[in-house]
Amino acid sequence: MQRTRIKFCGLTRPADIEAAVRLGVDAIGLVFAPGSPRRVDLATAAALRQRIPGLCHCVALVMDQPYDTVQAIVQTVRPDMLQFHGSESAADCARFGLPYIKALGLGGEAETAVQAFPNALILTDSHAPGQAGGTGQTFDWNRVADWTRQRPVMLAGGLHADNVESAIATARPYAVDVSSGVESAPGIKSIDRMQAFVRAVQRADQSNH
Ligand SMILES: O=C(O)c1ccccc1NCC(=O)[C@H](O)[C@H](O)COP(=O)(O)O
Repeated sequence: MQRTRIKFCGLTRPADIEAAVRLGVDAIGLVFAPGSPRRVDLATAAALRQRIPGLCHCVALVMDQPYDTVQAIVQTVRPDMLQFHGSESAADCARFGLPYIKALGLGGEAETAVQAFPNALILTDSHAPGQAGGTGQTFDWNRVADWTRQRPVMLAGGLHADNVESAIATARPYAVDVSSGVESAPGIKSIDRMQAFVRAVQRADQSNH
């Protein structure tokens, strides 16, 4: 049975990471984007990273940040992969020598932009003018169903326990990513919501495959 991978993004507390790991998620995202309520500093991130065991990927999320800033994150935190959430080019993303996720907001140009990142795991997110990510807004999942037939895609944007089964049934993504949908407040994950989300994904996998 094909299993939909799960990434939880924007964790800021050791207890939330331990709960996510116990739930068996595949990846945990630490946010370094300026202005995010989920942003962690380098020292905090390095400590959080220690709580993520080897078979769960640690993802460092950055957004249009200078090379030296990202390099410092790579050197200090040692993430398994990077997630680029801004207007970075494929060359910008590739120069750290790590696997990477490229977020594309489902605005007007996403369909052409996806071709520019042949080596990325594409994350499809909502396009909310003036907001970068973690917005809790959904988009029409039918728009990415073609992409998911052609390459692995991580579906994100406004997912939560009550809509992720429908999202998986519609788009058949390789993975799903959630931040605000498993929170009680920005940056504060809810163990109950994380658990409900994982169970909903498991239900979707059982009924779709
Ligand atoms: O989480 C943030 O605050 C954030 C800030 C700037 C860029 C990206 C950010 N988050 C990205 C994500 O958490 C997810 O990849 C994605 O946007 C889904 O978020 P949500 O709709 O809250 O589930």
